[in-house]
Amino acid sequence: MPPVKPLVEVRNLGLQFVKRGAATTIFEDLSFDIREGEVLCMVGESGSGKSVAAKSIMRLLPQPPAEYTQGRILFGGQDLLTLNEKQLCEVRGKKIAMVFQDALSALNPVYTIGTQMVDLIRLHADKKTSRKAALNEAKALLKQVEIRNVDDVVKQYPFQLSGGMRQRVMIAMALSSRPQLLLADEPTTALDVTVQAQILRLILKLKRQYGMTVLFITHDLGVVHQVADRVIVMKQGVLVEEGTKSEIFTRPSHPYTKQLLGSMPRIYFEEVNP
Ligand SMILES: Nc1ncnc2c1ncn2[C@@H]1O[C@H](COP(=O)(O)OP(=O)(O)OP(=O)(O)O)[C@@H](O)[C@H]1O
Repeated sequence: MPPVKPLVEVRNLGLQFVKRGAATTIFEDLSFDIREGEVLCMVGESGSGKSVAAKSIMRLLPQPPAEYTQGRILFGGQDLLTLNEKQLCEVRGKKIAMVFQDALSALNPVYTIGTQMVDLIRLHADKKTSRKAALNEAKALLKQVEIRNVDDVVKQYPFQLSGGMRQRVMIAMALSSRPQLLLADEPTTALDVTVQAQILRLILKLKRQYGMTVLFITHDLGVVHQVADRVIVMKQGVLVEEGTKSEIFTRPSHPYTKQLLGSMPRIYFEEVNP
């Protein structure tokens, strides 16, 4: 097989947060690739820097307090760290989209789902789409994320929807720009197990349909097992191990990865290594 091209190359990234003159280092020298078409899972304990890594790719961290001390984040060969706000607007939310754990706070509470989606779709189209056409597109996107009663949902406010439905809406909104890269930061953590499984299946289906690349952040190795092609393991801002899913699950080399795997139910090992 020919080598797969990286879509994102994080190279020697250094990041600190500076508050009242005191600097806290998050990454000293972080490097990893996200290869085109893969689901890369980033795992690690709370505070290991997973969300901050994704937000760096999306350039969502306000500077200050965030300060990049070294390195590059190449996306399709372009260094995201050097882009100005106008250039970033062409990438953020368009070529790269993100879904978060907490869909309720990501959605605007005072507008209906339909209004929010129409505004977003028109924004992507530089207002060249009419509201009516955008509403039709919103409904089509909601159907893509397997919402059945789309005519009702577009009239509802975020608080009227279940957690799983809100997450589907957020995924639909993320898809509205046909992104090349989806950053999914613990998107199923707040959901119960059945809904979690449905959302994971949905993300994998959409990834195939849209030909997307996915960075999937989770602390749950059960989720990794279900979605990952490759895995990177983070500990205190350091990438301690990376490999294919089967390498990580069957031949972990770092003690921290072994410790994470040790806390998992046996069923996953038996499935990978019957
Ligand atoms: N805006 C910020 N200002 C200062 N420190 C921050 C900021 N955002 C994150 N941090 C710090 O960066 C470190 C990494 O946080 P991050 O949210 O990336 O961890 P995580 O691995 O995603 O954990 P979790 O699973 O709990 O979300 C933490 O020590 C956190 O306190």
